[in-house]
Amino acid sequence: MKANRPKRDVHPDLARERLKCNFNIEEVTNIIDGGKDKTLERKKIEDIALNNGACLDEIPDECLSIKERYENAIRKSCIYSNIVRNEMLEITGMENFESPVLRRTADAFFKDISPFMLHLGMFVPTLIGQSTPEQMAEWLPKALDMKIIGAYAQTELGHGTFIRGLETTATYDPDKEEFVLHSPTITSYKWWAGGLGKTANHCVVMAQLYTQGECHGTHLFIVQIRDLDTHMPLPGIKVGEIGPRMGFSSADNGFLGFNSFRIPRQNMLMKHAKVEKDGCYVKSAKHGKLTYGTMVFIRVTLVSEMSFNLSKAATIAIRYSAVRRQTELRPNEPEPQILDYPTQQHKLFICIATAHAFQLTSKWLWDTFQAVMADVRKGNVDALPELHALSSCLKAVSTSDALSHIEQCRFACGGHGYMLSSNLPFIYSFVAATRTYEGDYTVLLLQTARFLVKAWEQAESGNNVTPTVAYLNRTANTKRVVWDNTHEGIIQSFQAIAAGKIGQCVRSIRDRIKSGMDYEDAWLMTTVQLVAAAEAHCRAVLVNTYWNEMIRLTKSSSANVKTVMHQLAVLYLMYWALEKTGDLLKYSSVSKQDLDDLQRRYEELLAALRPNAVSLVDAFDLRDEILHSSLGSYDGCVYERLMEEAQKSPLNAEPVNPSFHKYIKPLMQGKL
Ligand SMILES: CCCCC/C=C/C(=O)SCCNC(=O)CCNC(=O)[C@H](O)C(C)(C)COP(=O)(O)OP(=O)(O)OC[C@H]1O[C@@H](n2cnc3c(N)ncnc32)[C@H](O)[C@@H]1OP(=O)(O)O
Ligand SMILES: Cc1cc2nc3c(=O)[nH]c(=O)nc-3n(C[C@H](O)[C@H](O)[C@H](O)COP(=O)(O)OP(=O)(O)OC[C@H]3O[C@@H](n4cnc5c(N)ncnc54)[C@H](O)[C@@H]3O)c2cc1C
Repeated sequence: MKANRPKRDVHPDLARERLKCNFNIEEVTNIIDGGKDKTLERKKIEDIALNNGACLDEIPDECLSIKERYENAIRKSCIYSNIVRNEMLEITGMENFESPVLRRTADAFFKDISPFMLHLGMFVPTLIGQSTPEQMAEWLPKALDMKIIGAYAQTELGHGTFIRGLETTATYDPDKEEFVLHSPTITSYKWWAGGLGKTANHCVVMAQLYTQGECHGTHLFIVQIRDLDTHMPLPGIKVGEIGPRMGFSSADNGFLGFNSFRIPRQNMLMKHAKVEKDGCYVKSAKHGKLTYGTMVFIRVTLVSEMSFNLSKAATIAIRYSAVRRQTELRPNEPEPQILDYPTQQHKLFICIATAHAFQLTSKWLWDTFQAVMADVRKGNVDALPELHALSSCLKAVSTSDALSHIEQCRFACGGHGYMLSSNLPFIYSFVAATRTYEGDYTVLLLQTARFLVKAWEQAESGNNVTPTVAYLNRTANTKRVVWDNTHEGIIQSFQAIAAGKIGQCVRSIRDRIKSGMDYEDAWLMTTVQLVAAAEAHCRAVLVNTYWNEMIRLTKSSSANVKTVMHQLAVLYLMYWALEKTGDLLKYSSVSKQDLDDLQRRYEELLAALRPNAVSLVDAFDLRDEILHSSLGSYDGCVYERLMEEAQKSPLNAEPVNPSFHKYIKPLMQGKL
């Protein structure tokens, strides 16, 4: 269904805002996209998606029943997959099936989540990362061609974080050369996998491998769960949807149980370890955690996903703030645009800067990931611990920061931000899930902390450490860094804070051990500090990477683009310095006067960015079809769109609801 929307003139306030712009918007868009050619490619792909049936639903998704919503999502997923398969992959290249551009176009089809998201998002990457060449040849073409549809079933009712505690078993039977999958307890039921409930006919299952009477820990298996023709669950499979949740409403997250269900031996994904026909277990992996590879991959991609979501929320809130007027400043003066309030600028400009910070950092992280994976393919796993530490903390902090900034965007839109038609609640509930899935915030920061404590000990004893913690070699034995209010000074202060906190953790652990605790208890008692230290390390990485990448990418930019990109990066540094004044006072020589100066400069920077605010979000180049927002459309016709969306409420389909005659009238008449 294609809804015809009237074309409207741009709201005069937004038109005026665009006239104030003093930089070349397209240049900034190119930087965000990763180059002019990438922008052209993105636009081409978006045109294909939007011209081929991406549509606004006549009835908003949220007004449908759970069943209708799922069915509508499947309908659109099939149209979308067909376009991806037949047209988009020709442009990106088959190997780039996970391109963020494809992810971006999906938003034109789905306000919520496609039930196919986990197929391309996790099932296919797991096949690529965990299969032998023979297995890849068998499964991958079918998966890419949608001949089979998969999910990633790792988490169970009883365990998500602690993977080694998973209970599903895969026991090898050498007589039949098969694995027997079994769910021994209710807590061993797979739970949460996206697309598993009703859509997938296959899934990757993580299970404890038993062969020759011995358990070899968790391994991955590819399992057909439904008949390809009738779609009925196969005998021995119990599968269903887990029920309504905060977001992901059309993603049919599922449960799955096995009753002695048999799969061929070849269905164990055997890139890193295998079971021979006779049941002999052979491990080829040089690192014990290579089976966790899909999770590392997704954590890496989530940083750019957070940039995308934040850019959507910022676009909505800033365009709305330019047309919304509220409260006379002085009697008989026109009410100002709410974007003129410095408090509003404080809530919103950091969202633009953070979207840039995450986007630029995500490209750097992606390159790091590719380089480490190339080494791993050659048998060198030395850089894996650093990649794990880096991807863990960046996933944790980017999802957490994006979530709180998106909430600020909603606050910035007052009551209208609470409307589903603003799209802010959808963006928020989607990002809320990212803080938990692929590794909970606290748990991942504690993984980074393990790495940091080891790095600290190395630096303390004078050994060189790996690049992302190289600052420890400079700062591990320094007490307080000298405050300097330049960008270099602020970056060094963040490194000093991180080093100071890691050092404090090490001392706390040692003190606790000295007082009689064993290492595990000393670590446990220190975990509140360890999480804070890992967060501080991540902030040091973020400010440093954002700054360096911004300088590198604007080398050949025009003067005004350089200025505005520079202003955003400085804003990011100052915002976080002011958020962390307690830490600065503890770990640098900053004075009260320095902090007052920093606050004043921050406020001046908000004012300097104000004229370019709307154009900076225009530079994200998010088409209305992707934004899905009554508050954020390019024309700024907010009130007309809110009213238009309200008319679509099923409650407005009839002037009097039958419940009036059934309940209210009898109540009014005392007849109930
Ligand atoms: C399109 C996207 C949609 C996504 C929808 C959502 C999908 C999902 O959520 S799928 C399920 C994702 N689940 C998780 O992310 C679970 C989180 N838990 C874990 O990742 C792990 O269990 C753990 C890291 C928290 C702990 O694992 P465990 O096996 O217990 O390991 P240890 O704590 O004993 O650590 C041993 C050693 O290994 C290092 N390590 C752990 N993971 C990795 C890794 N991926 N790569 C490299 N190294 C890893 C760990 O740091 C330890 O090192 P040492 O300190 O040197 O001993
Ligand atoms: C929308 C959504 C989609 C998902 N999709 C999938 C999917 O497709 N496939 C799949 O397999 N899984 C999926 N998951 C599951 C997800 O990966 C897990 O929920 C996540 O890893 C967290 O694990 P948990 O639920 O066991 O939380 P828990 O580990 O039980 O966490 C509960 C609390 O305990 C704390 N905690 C736990 N362990 C520790 C520790 N060692 N130290 C300190 N604190 C700790 C946590 O910080 C948290 O505050 C999805 C989840 C959601 C919400």
